[in-house]
Amino acid sequence: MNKLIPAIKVKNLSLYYNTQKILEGVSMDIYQDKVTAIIGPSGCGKSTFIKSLNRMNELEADVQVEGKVEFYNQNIYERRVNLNRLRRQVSMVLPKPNLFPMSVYDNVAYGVKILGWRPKVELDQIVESAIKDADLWDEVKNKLHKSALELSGGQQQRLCIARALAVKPKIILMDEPCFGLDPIAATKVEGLIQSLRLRSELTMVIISHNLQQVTRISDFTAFFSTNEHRIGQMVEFGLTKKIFTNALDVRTREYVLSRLGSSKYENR
Ligand SMILES: Nc1ncnc2c1ncn2[C@@H]1O[C@H](COP(=O)(O)OP(=O)(O)OP(=O)(O)O)[C@@H](O)[C@H]1O
Repeated sequence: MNKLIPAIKVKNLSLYYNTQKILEGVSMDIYQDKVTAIIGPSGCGKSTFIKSLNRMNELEADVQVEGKVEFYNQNIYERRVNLNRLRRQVSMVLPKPNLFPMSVYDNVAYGVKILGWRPKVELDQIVESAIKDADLWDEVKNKLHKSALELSGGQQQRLCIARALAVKPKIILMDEPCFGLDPIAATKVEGLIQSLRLRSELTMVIISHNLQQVTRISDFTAFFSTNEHRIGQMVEFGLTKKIFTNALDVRTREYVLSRLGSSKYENR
């Protein structure tokens, strides 16, 4: 593997929602141009953690943090941080597609237009290239001016990824991007993540409960769980291959075994 460059360094992060402690003492690096998977049982704080990487959770609740999250060496919790800029550079794709009630084209162009005026030809190019990068062009090229909400669930999810790609983020956070999709649509979303990964130009952090999928699409894996006080912690972080074949912590091994089965574990 080439030299690893941390895009984000999480240092001893603890997070509270309305004074209730949700995460404690999380430290890990998220490497540039790699895919990092976040796995763990329901309620252990995976979504809370990834939302803390672009401060999205502040839109939902009163949040307090201790520790640091450094995005290319800048602590994103410093006062002078421009949150719009941060969320453009570290963008988020949610479990359910959250498209705007507007056309396919306008959904993708929306964030680009906010950044400033561009000639129509240039905007057209950006939109086309983002939709192509999201492996969706052939399916929507004749529907660009129809409502995005008429697309299938899987197409809508890939359009959300196109919309995120259009503003050229450095990192995309994906919270269960295949949630609720039928197997064919889920395979297409997974294929898209895989093709973005192979181009090695984008850092991705992906939450998934599908551990087989995690073994296929991620370079690194972090296993989260709750401690005896029901507070979320990161138990172990490492190369995906290592986490799935030779994890150091018994809790990681038990979780992987329970989700994948022993034969799978031993054969990997
Ligand atoms: N906006 C919020 N306000 C208050 N508490 C919240 C909020 N969002 C989540 N929590 C709490 O934080 C804890 C962690 O939730 P979170 O959604 O991060 O877990 P998760 O590991 O992503 O779960 P799942 O796998 O089920 O999606 C839970 O106890 C949850 O109730």
